[in-house]
Amino acid sequence: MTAIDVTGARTPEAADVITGARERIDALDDRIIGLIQERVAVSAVIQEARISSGGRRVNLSREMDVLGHYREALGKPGTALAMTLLELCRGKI
Ligand SMILES: O=C(O)C(=O)C[C@]1(C(=O)O)C=C[C@@H](O)C=C1
Repeated sequence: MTAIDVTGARTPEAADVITGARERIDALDDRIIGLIQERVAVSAVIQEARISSGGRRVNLSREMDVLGHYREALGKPGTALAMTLLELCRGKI
């Protein structure tokens, strides 16, 4: 397959732009995934400290703050993203 086929572009120039931008997106996605993995690890530290002190895994008032933070920054889809992040960090509730 040519670069044009793979990108859906109609000209070689557009295919070059898309190929370069996709490389940047792949690098950004790698960094985002790394940050998510770091968030999961930090969240686990919090949850373990709370549980071993006799508390519960989940803290809903803090989750409301996290959801609000993402919604303010990213709008309604930010809420969905934060819910997915919270599920990755503490499992399904
Ligand atoms: O901040 C906390 O108390 C956490 O446990 C972290 C965290 C999170 O990943 O943001 C995870 C579970 C809680 O329900 C609330 C928030």
